[in-house]
Amino acid sequence: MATVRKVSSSPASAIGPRRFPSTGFELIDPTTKFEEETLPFYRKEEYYPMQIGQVIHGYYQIVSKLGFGTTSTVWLARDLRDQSFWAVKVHINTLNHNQELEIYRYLANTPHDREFTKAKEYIRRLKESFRLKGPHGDHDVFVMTPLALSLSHFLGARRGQPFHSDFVKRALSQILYGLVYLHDMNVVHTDLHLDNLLISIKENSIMAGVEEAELHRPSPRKQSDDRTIHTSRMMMGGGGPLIICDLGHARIGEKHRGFAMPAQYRAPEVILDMEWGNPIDLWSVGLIAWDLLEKESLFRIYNNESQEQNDAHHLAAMTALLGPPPPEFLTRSEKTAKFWHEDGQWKGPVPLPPETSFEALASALTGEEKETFVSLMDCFLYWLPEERGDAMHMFFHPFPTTIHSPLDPLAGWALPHTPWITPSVSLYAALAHATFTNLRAMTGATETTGHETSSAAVLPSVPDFEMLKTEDVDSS
Ligand SMILES: Nc1ncnc2c1ncn2[C@@H]1O[C@H](COP(=O)(O)OP(=O)(O)OP(=O)(O)O)[C@@H](O)[C@H]1O
Repeated sequence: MATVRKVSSSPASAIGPRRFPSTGFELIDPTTKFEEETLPFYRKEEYYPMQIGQVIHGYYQIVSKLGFGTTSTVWLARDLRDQSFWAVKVHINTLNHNQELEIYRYLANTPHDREFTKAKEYIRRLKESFRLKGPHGDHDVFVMTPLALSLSHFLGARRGQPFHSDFVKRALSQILYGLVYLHDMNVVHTDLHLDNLLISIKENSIMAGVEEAELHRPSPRKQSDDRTIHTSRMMMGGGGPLIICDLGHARIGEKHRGFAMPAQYRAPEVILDMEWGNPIDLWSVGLIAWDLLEKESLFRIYNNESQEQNDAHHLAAMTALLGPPPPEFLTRSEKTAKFWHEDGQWKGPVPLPPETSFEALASALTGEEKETFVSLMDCFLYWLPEERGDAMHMFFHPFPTTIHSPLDPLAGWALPHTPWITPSVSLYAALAHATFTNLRAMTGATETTGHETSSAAVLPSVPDFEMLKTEDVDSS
């Protein structure tokens, strides 16, 4: 059940729809492309012509705009029945099949033997959904918990200045924790990137503040005969945990084929048309961790005229960084013959960049912390998908576990073996955070380290974004 957000100062039944100003806002030049209009495939008849102040579904009054995407606009709404605030995602009217709704229904209706109460909190929740009649067709509407800015906006507000490693470790823990749930439920997200990772809001007053701002300082908008395009307002402050959003491209099942993933974070098995599964999400998470910590991305978006040239540059950059793919990988798709000889040597069609390594490229950290980060990247970015660390393994990797205790919040889950003990991961770094009893339950190990009780007692139990409050955010 999603949290109900109340405005504490208002008697629950006393507030009807509020009257929002019809003047006093800046009017955007009607010839300028604005908000969703700037999207490459924008067709205005597909988007619902929402107005701030409008009441939909009988009780959700729209109080501000929060964002837009290729399939929706997202609004802050007040539930007039109990004065709680919700994010309302209004989809375009041409979605023949709403994949995100299918995933939510699947997650809600699929019984599972593990208790995921805590892990579910790291996935954007759906409170209810309904259809909204528009002038050009019906729109699916989702009612969801309102969230603050995305990691991409946060990074932008910092003018691209990367985050402190503690922040990255927390982010990583939270993303991986959410993925443990999705992957255990057999759902591959496929679209993990900084725009789809939103920071949750801990203080309800922020939403009331956004509504007040819209009442007293209405946001700029563009008006035409049949619609108003409103400006999105970002909700900032009171940062809670990170939430994985947008299940619109998620897939159910273990094995899939076909094109998927955002270009920059695309895994090699997808580029090469191989069968793929949930390890593609781990590839993306590795690159996300890198992008949060380092100034220069490992792979860029290659904007050549042909997709084949883009793929060639992308695969060449991977080869220069990871070394040649193993023979087993090369046999999985006929496409590999375009890029590598049978022994894994690069053959084109673009030149191979100079050989490099995570060690050489990672510049944000030093000493042991850098070594652990490099080992983390080694586990995430591996040619063979089945040899990449899975979400659970990576949650227990020593890089994020210097921030959270590996046994909390996953405490009580018996691991079948000791997956986090790989050649690149120090056994003692992992053992140092475990209580002996839980360690034995998890791994069957009987070795003691001497660190057990003290480390378990001092480590923070729930990783969160408390530190956001003290980060130097410049939104100007
Ligand atoms: N729960 C929420 N609270 C606050 N803002 C939100 C919320 N959900 C989405 N947004 C904002 O709306 C934007 C669009 O949301 P979302 O990514 O779900 O839409 P979409 O149409 O599926 O996007 P795309 O398909 O282009 O990735 C987000 O980038 C974010 O800025």
